[in-house]
Amino acid sequence: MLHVVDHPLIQVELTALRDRNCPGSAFRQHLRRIASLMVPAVTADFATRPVPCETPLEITTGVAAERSIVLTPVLRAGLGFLDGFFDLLPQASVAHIGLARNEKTLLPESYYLKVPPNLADCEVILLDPMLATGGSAVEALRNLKKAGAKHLRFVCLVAAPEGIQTFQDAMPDVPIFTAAVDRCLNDKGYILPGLGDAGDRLFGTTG
Ligand SMILES: O=P(O)(O)OC[C@H]1O[C@H](OP(=O)(O)OP(=O)(O)O)[C@H](O)[C@@H]1O
Ligand SMILES: O=c1cc[nH]c(=O)[nH]1
Ligand SMILES: [Mg+2]
Repeated sequence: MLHVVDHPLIQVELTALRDRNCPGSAFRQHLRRIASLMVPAVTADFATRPVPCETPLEITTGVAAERSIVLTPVLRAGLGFLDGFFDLLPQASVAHIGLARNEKTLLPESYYLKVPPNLADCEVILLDPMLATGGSAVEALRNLKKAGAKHLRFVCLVAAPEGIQTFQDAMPDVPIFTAAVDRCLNDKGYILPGLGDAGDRLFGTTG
């Protein structure tokens, strides 16, 4: 249930984005392109159903997506993935989940949740570039399941082994798609080598 999406185009963009000198404008562009490049792998097993299709010459059979898609960014850093997913999935709806990690306890604190109706019938794609301790992703998935979601998957950019373990222990039914598995966490819960604080780099809030 762990898919490492390591296409060379993604790895080149990721290298540029990790660079401490990458400015916010370029960081956002790299993240958006990586998100788009991940979409085919993330959606490869989505169910389709046959539908009739009339070409200018005859009637044939095409396919339609079986379920609607709900993109679910975890605020704030998940927003950096949203436009890249929208570029290829323009018909998707969006759920928002507000979570911030308490810097002392490293536990996620929930501050917002807004989901579309009929979540149970949708493919719900949780988006957050960083899987560090795993606390935020697990909390987000708990909230989505409470709201009725049944078909879930999680997409991140960089995952720490510690976070993958915690995630898989708590949510064995939810597949993870990541562009990289990094080495470990430091004593402040940051991913090494990582890319620093994704939300701060995206939105220019570094102190
Ligand atoms: O796996 P975890 O240890 O829970 O850490 C990962 C979380 O930390 C970051 O968010 P942060 O709390 O910094 O909020 P922000 O995006 O608003 O900066 C990141 O975007 C994840 O949501
Ligand atoms: O390395 C990390 C860990 C958590 N959140 C981030 O943005 N970066
Ligand atoms: Mg942050």
